[in-house]
Amino acid sequence: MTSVTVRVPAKVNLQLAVGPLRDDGYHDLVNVFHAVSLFDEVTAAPADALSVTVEGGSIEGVPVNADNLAARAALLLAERLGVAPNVALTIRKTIPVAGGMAGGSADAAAALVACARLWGAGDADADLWEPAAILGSDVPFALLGGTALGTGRGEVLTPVQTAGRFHWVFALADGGLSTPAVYAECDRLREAEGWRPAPPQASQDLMAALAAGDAHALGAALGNDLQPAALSLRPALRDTLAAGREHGALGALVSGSGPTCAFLAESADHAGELTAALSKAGVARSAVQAYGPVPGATIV
Ligand SMILES: C[C@](O)(CO)[C@H](O)COP(=O)(O)OP(=O)(O)OC[C@H]1O[C@@H](n2ccc(N)nc2=O)[C@H](O)[C@@H]1O
Ligand SMILES: Nc1ncnc2c1ncn2[C@@H]1O[C@H](COP(=O)(O)OP(=O)(O)OP(=O)(O)O)[C@@H](O)[C@H]1O
Repeated sequence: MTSVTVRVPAKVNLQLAVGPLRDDGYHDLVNVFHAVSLFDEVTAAPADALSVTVEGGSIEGVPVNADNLAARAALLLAERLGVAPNVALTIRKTIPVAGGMAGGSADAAAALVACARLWGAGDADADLWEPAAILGSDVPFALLGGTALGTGRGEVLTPVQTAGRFHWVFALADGGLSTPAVYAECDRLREAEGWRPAPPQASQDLMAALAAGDAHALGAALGNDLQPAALSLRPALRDTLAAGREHGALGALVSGSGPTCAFLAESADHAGELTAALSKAGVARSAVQAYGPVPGATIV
């Protein structure tokens, strides 16, 4: 068997409604995932032992041992298939690291798909959902792609119908934010205000905007309950969000746990202008243009 390469997208959360802290340390969510055209690639090649190589521009902090989520995915799948985890994984990263765009989760999903093919698990797609959810709350969505409603801790997925293509700009920050730290800050802020969240509900305005392909309505309906926590931990992101709004973004929000900020544009041309304006404003490490929805982890 020769090597297998899988392309996998980043996500932005169009709605992230966070319920109370559960006894198991997770939060019940209403999490509307949207896959966008920033991709990592994972290649799985036959080898004598497990190895991980990471390539790309900003890969600081990405482990090159068994702690890498792609390696954990390979180890888990090998155990379930009863094969030796002998695979050389090469990860080409474009998705920002610790950026709130589920880069590590994407690599885990890609490694599951690549290793399943490499190890001759056949059309084992259905069997990948369970290991995906074990690896992380965002991993099943990286397999699925498109736009989907996530409930539970985000791992129970229902595809969402959308029309057309939405144009995005992402402002990448220097340094990442830890997802558990952002959830903990969210709980702390709520407790300080004496606020107990109700069970989260999907926004009907958001669903209608997606079904109609209406970017203006979508911009108005975007929401992220983790945003106050991300802004509390990284106050400079307020300036980033304000700069996007000043340049006509239809919606501006922190992506997931941050610190990447996401801006919805009217068109591809508008996204290009917004990318240039944000780069010039000096409110981000860099700004990149993308569109969504795009498919989940796919063999190339
Ligand atoms: C912020 C999001 O990216 C939005 O899609 C996800 O909720 C995070 O998903 P993830 O990175 O795959 O998270 P996991 O690896 O499952 O969990 C990491 C940590 O995040 C917190 N966590 C995660 C998901 C969830 N529904 N509630 C949580 O409180 C917990 O502290 C958990 O220990
Ligand atoms: N393949 C991987 N790519 C990136 N980070 C990884 C990977 N494997 C493990 N990690 C570790 O996970 C941490 C979080 O990385 P990741 O890029 O997935 O964050 P994130 O995009 O904010 O996650 P999410 O949006 O799912 O909460 C990194 O700082 C790194 O230590």
